[in-house]
Amino acid sequence: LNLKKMDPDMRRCFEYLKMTSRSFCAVIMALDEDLRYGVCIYYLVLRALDTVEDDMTIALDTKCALLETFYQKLNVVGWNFNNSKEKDRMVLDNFQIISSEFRKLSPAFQQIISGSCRDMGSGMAQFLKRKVIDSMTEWDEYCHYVAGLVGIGLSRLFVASGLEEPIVGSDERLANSMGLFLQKTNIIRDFQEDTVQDRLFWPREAWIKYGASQKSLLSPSNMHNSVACLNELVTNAIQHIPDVLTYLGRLKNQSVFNFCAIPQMMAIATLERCYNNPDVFRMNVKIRKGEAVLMIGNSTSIELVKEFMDKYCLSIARKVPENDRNASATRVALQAGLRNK
Ligand SMILES: CC(C)(C)CN1C(=O)[C@@H](CC(=O)N[C@@H](CC(=O)O)C(=O)O)O[C@H](c2cccc3ccccc23)c2cc(Cl)ccc21
Repeated sequence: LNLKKMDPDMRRCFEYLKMTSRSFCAVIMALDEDLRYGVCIYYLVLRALDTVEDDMTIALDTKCALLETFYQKLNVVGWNFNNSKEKDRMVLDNFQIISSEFRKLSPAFQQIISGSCRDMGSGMAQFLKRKVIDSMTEWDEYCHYVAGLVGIGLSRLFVASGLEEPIVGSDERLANSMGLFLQKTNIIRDFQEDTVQDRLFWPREAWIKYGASQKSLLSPSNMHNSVACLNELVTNAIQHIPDVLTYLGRLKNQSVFNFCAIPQMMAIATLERCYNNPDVFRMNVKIRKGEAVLMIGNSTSIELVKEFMDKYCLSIARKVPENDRNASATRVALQAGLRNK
């Protein structure tokens, strides 16, 4: 891809992409022509929305209003948001560059991206007012807003670009599962850093069986219960694996397949590291860069992806403690992931 040919504002958008997510930028740059620009802008717009949601220095009512109307800013020439303190604030400081490139996309792409932001912004505002995530159903609902909708939006972009068949965009349950698998993995992995910042993303219906509060899961004296709660949430997340494999199996375009498969591979490798691992309550459990590079190279076909999925599911199965109250549910969920050959 030569950045030379690109107009200066689009080139700046790829610079922002590189700054916000180095490794993933390369995967987006590898997408076929039209999709590359559409996904780059979509990613940056979502990063801007996420940066607003994460910014604890913005007053609640201001933040909710901004989230609910954010999609309209895509059509406000010159609009920026300079009050962010977040690390990714550059996408908000320079939002007018991103929105000017957004307005050059095809009407179909604009409609998909704008509609996705509208639904996501209102869902985020809804959950900001609720403060905690109560039931497992609410956990699915929250993850639908912040990640499931991304799967649905991306699937529509893949179809609108002509690179994937209509079923990829119409089967919203599978597209949603792609997002839920990634987001549930992030929430499980980020427990320690979120909890110390008073961000409560673990569903109350889960931790209430193992402790008085989400924070109480951090105490070393409660570690056996905390790990049991962790195992329960990992068991919940791996139930999305059959849908993920079905979705990936439908993709025809190689660049789209790689773009979709790589984050899913990172997620199953992360879940495998997190399962039954007390370190989740002490630090952010990251997969080793070497392992990630190996996976990126091997996420190019559904056969290879299934082999990787099987390897990680078997590794989790070997770690299931006999006395874990969810042991049988975990084994059943892993079997479903394996049987999807
Ligand atoms: C919350 C999230 C999972 C949706 C974030 N999300 C992803 O995690 C990125 C990966 C990413 O950003 N990796 C970063 C990790 C990080 O920054 O922590 C990296 O540096 O490797 O992938 C997803 C993503 C890619 C491909 C298909 C998807 C289907 C459904 C939902 C999301 C899908 C993503 C695609 C778009 Cl367009 C926008 C955001 C995302």
